[in-house]
Amino acid sequence: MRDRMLIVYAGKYGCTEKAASLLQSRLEDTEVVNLKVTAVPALDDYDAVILGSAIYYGRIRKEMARFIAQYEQELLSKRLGLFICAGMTGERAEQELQQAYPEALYKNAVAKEIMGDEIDPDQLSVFDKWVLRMVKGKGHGAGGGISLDKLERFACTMLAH
Ligand SMILES: Cc1cc2nc3c(=O)[nH]c(=O)nc-3n(C[C@H](O)[C@H](O)[C@H](O)COP(=O)(O)O)c2cc1C
Repeated sequence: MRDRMLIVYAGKYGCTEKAASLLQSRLEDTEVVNLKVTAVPALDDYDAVILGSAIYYGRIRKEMARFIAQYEQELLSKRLGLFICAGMTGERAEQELQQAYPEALYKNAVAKEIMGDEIDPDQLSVFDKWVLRMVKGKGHGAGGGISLDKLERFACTMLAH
């Protein structure tokens, strides 16, 4: 029997939600939980857990930070995948990924990925639009999109371990 997986995510404008749902479609028997709206089911029921968060001001969302603070020990006993959705790319994004989650979880994770970013500028508050422009530079408001290659690789790694 295939392992049961849980994807737990936290985002603000929909990119992380989309990445979580695309991942779910590539993994069998996988549930998805949005930390903003749903209570987390008992982790005992899952063999593998994937954590995904958007990065704002260099950090994961506070709902994710709270979740991790509560369940870090349990998470260490799972097959773990970590991803972020972030406007940064290259080395800066790698650094963000490394610093996003506690070191013990990062070291324990079998799959780690920066999935990219995708945001509808029309949805953003004036302030968030301004900050995003600082983060990404003018003209990159909508983001480069979720990388399906990275997403597929992440899903394969989760299934292979
Ligand atoms: C106000 C604001 C702050 C952001 N700060 C960062 C940041 O510090 N680093 C980064 O890589 N991306 C940053 N981003 C980009 C988001 O991480 C990216 O757009 C992501 O896809 C948003 O995911 P969500 O739609 O799930 O909220 C920021 C975006 C906004 C709107």
